[in-house]
Amino acid sequence: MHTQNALVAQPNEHRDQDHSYRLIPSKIPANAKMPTDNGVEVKQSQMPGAGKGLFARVTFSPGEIVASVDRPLVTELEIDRMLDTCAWCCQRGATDPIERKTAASMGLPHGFTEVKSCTGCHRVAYCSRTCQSKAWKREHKYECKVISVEDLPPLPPGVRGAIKILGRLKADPDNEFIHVRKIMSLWPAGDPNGMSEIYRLNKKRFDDFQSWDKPPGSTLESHMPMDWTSDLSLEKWCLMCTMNNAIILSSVFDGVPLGIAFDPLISSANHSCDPNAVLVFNQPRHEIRALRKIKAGEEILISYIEPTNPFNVRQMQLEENYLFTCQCTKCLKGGNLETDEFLGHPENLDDEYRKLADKLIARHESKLSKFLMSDNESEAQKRLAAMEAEAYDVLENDQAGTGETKEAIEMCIGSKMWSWTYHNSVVVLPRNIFIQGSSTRHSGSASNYISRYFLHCTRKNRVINAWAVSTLVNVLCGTAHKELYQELAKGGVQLRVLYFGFLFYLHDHTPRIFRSDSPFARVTEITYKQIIAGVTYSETELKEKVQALGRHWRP
Ligand SMILES: C[S@@+](CC[C@H](N)C(=O)[O-])C[C@H]1O[C@@H](n2cnc3c(N)ncnc32)[C@H](O)[C@@H]1O
Repeated sequence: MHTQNALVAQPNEHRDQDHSYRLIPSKIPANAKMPTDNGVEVKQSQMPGAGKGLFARVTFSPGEIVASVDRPLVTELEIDRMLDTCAWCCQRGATDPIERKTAASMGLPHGFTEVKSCTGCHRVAYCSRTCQSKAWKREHKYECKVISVEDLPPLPPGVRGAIKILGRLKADPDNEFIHVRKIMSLWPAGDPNGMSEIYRLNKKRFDDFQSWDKPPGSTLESHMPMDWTSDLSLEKWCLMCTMNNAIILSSVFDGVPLGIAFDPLISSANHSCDPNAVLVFNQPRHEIRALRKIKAGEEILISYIEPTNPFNVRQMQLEENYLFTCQCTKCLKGGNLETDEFLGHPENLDDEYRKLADKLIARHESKLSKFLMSDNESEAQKRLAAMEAEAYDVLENDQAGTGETKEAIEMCIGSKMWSWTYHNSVVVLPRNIFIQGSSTRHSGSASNYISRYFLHCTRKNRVINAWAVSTLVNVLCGTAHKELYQELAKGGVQLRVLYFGFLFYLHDHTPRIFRSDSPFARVTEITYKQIIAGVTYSETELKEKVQALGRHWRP
């Protein structure tokens, strides 16, 4: 047992110690053999303190596949997803009848998918026999008994991932052991002191680590596929990798968080808030695609988060979810007005919003520092930080009602501190209103929002966002939203034409980012064909209408 405690040091024990521990970055040994793919290699990153990174060995054009894996070393579902999502292909089957019906009416897979739980452990589920059998052969046989133990609470995805890797390595059917050992030299296991750092940055992650360390008498230990004491460093390494280096996965159709993936090659790609590549999740294939031209020798940088969020929100999300302070070129410039285009000048707040902001400073006192660039910010800057804290509070609150959401939008836009064109809180908040049922009071803002969003999507190569908004626009074209539809038409936004704009955009651009046989590309293509077959206008006529609508918005 004592060896386990070395891994899960109590937070207070290390508070005053020097945290020389870095969660990831390490110097690459000169003779190390890197995971390679034809066009990329793993090398030391030029980003300060970022450790190793993925580099192009050849030049890539926009849209080209830079690196891919058919399946990451581990893919693990969130605890909440274990019984409604296939553990192999990660396709969710909606369980809420209304969501199911709506999704089915849009041809989305979560409206049709049925998953059945494994009869051995009843802890994971599959959407088909094919998925189940592939999963069993590759990995589930190593974890089924371990996780089925009665009274054992569901284990966090990182811990389940580590159990699977260890099981596979012990049996080693694919001669993975030597390969993984080599990779291990590149992925430091971390120092136990680092647990206090994890505790500081993400309490939940710390608790998740603890679930590996079951109290004496727990049956978990006896079912572990590998002896704790004989190979502690391997266990530590597996756990650190799956907990701290995994990529967070969410559904491409609706953004629902699904789980995590860890893979030595894909997980070597560092983050940038100004990425040159994107990680595409094609259930379960993972591909890194170039977003712009990448020259041979350039570092391949993907974004782990939404890169158009404001500086401090990006920093906060990266610290909390990925436990590092971003050193990318965009963040190194800081959160000034140039890079945070959506902020107006803090001194220009008018009286009404200054009063409101002063109240919000008191309400968000404990969170304010997260939204400030430094400790000695001016009062004016504090007001903006408080307003930002309020907007993100409403955005992240599942219980927030329409009234609250509208007030937050009014504050953002009315104060002239945010613009409609960025994918930050302001853009997402109105979407929530539409989803909540909508009203016509904000139709002016709504038309502004949808049309600008369309331009934003089409200019910024945002296929997934375009898909999300197109499904929303489709819903708004239905009879339940007649009033809003008519109101928008008065303001010059014909939603149905706009919907065609999205469809054409998706039809043209999806194959550049997704493989044509991927679930996402299949759904967008089927939707396109069905809709086009059902209209009396020719494609050329429809495209002219879309263009005319577009001309109306252009500045
Ligand atoms: C998925 S791993 C990427 C590979 C990693 N650089 C390594 O050496 O193993 C993510 C980790 O890389 C580092 N990292 C990635 N992007 C970074 C950035 N923009 N700034 C600072 N550190 C970064 C952080 O330590 C982060 O936890």
